[in-house]
Amino acid sequence: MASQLIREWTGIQQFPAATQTKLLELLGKLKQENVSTLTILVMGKGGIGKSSTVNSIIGERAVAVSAFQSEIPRPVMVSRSTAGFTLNVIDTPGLIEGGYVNDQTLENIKRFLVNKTIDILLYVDRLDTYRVDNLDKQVVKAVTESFGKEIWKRALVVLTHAQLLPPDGLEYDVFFTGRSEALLKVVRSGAKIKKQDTWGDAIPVALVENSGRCNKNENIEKVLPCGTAWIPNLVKTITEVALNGSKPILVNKKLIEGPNPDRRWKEFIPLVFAFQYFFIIKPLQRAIKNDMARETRPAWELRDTGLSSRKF
Ligand SMILES: Nc1nc2c(ncn2[C@@H]2O[C@H](COP(=O)(O)OP(=O)(O)OP(=O)(O)O)[C@@H](O)[C@H]2O)c(=O)[nH]1
Repeated sequence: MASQLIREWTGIQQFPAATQTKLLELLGKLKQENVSTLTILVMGKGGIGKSSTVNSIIGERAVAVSAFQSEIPRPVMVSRSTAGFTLNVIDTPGLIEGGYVNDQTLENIKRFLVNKTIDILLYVDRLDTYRVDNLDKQVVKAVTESFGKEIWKRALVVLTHAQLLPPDGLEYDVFFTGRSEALLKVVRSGAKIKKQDTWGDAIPVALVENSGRCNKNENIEKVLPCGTAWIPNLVKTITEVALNGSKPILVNKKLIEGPNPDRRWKEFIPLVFAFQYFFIIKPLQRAIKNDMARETRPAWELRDTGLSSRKF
């Protein structure tokens, strides 16, 4: 991380005064708890607003945003520093290509993260999508297999395009609850979070509206349809996750390479042989022997061996 260029976080001054005050308060809270660096990993499918969210958090156009799939499938880290606090945000390319998780993209992300510590995972999707499907599960599985189930203790689900009019006259809150519950269910099942892992029920969901047409309040802060200023709210949720007592994820070679597939199950080979010998070969030999002992031999065989008492 030392090799990364850490620039002064000037973008923070672009926020309305009310937002700046809240953000500096939250950063102060983190510093009070001895957290002076936060590394946020942003992941999800393609074209759902990951890069736009990175730019919204930083307060400047730090990474390229495109309506089309980004052409260079490589992660980018943006580092900004203010008042003794460093924020690193890692934007990653969309994981899905042609209906599948792109293994090469995932590999690039993993390599990029070696020796870095992930404090927060922003798992991004859109609010204005009405279904979850197998692809969502595949993405969650890929993230889990790469960084371990524990990463979800440091995660929040971020839903972009939050300034929507729900379909079928549904109330906003009802729609939001339905969409987040559906996604969280996929996260819990894709990450194999068990029912008894109660932390799985506490993964927070934060709403984001990156569009320039986002409504504003009297303090010129961008607000959600419910009136909440979403940038301070997102950073507040990030702060809560950062301070929830779980461990940040250190990405080392062992974590991303996992157990060597060539060595997997090798220690069980002698056991398999022993099992075969004692429970298959031995009983078979015994059965054959018994069978031979019980066999009534034909008369000609007894005659040839001279065992017959019959006279011909
Ligand atoms: N209305 C609206 N548009 C958004 C929002 N977030 C992103 N967009 C638009 O969605 C498109 C894709 O946004 P990106 O931020 O590039 O999405 P991405 O997930 O980083 O895309 P990839 O890099 O291809 O994976 C762009 O045209 C953005 O302007 C949002 O919250 N609301």
